[in-house]
Amino acid sequence: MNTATGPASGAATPILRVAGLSARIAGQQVVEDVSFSVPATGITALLGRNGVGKTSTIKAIIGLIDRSGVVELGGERIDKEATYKIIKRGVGYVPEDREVFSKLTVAENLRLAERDAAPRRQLVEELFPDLLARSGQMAGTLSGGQQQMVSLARALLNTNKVLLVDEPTKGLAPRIVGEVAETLAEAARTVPILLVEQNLHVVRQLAGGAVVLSGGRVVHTGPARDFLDDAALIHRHLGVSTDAAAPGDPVRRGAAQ
Ligand SMILES: Nc1ncnc2c1ncn2[C@@H]1O[C@H](COP(=O)(O)OP(=O)(O)OP(=O)(O)O)[C@@H](O)[C@H]1O
Repeated sequence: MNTATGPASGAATPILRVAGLSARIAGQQVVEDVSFSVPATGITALLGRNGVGKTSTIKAIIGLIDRSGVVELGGERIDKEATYKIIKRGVGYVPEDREVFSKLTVAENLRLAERDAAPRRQLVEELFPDLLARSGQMAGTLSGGQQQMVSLARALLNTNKVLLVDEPTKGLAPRIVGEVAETLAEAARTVPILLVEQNLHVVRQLAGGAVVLSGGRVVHTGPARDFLDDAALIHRHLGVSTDAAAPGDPVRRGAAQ
């Protein structure tokens, strides 16, 4: 299954455009003159080795860290706006550490996330039947994969223009990686996604386009398949062998890295 069109494959207006984005954390330049676009459909992968600035790029887009440069949502500048306004405009954020309220139930976690007058509860119930069955369970007692589903469900309850999803399969067992990947594929039918993902099998399964970072800068953009099929590029920018990107079922191969 391949759910997306890549940055290089369509002329349609991107839903998200980043141009000359830079950001510093504690005096260190973590994002440097980053430019790329996210198409209005499908999944675009944001790739790179550990510490190259993927999370910082996402945080800079939504104003969680100080940034300069241009960020456009559907053609409108949002780079001067506060995070809560950017979220209200329709940028959904699924953070790396999931950030569920551990002392609240699943149902309470979901209710707190409802922003729209008509939250998409039916969609969430269809996508996450397991959460429905666990609605009274404390979120802190869920497995990592279940907490990831809560985090994704919270973002999908609202009608967003784009979702920024940061390493959703990190630390999950292979079978659960496959479930999360399937859920992301379903979610991408309703909203375009910028996905930070280290598991290249998941990237191959899901992403149409790829943006690759190194040292806070963009070093490659293009169709995800082209990148994943290029052993030299993968080795140079991710420091892994092509095995990590070979076609495979993430249900079985998800924890290969
Ligand atoms: N709160 C912080 N204080 C100081 N430095 C930070 C902080 N957060 C991130 N950094 C630094 O910023 C750089 C980019 O980090 P970032 O988390 O954006 O990378 P990443 O590509 O998402 O990494 P990973 O794949 O490991 O999650 C790293 O050098 C990191 O050490």
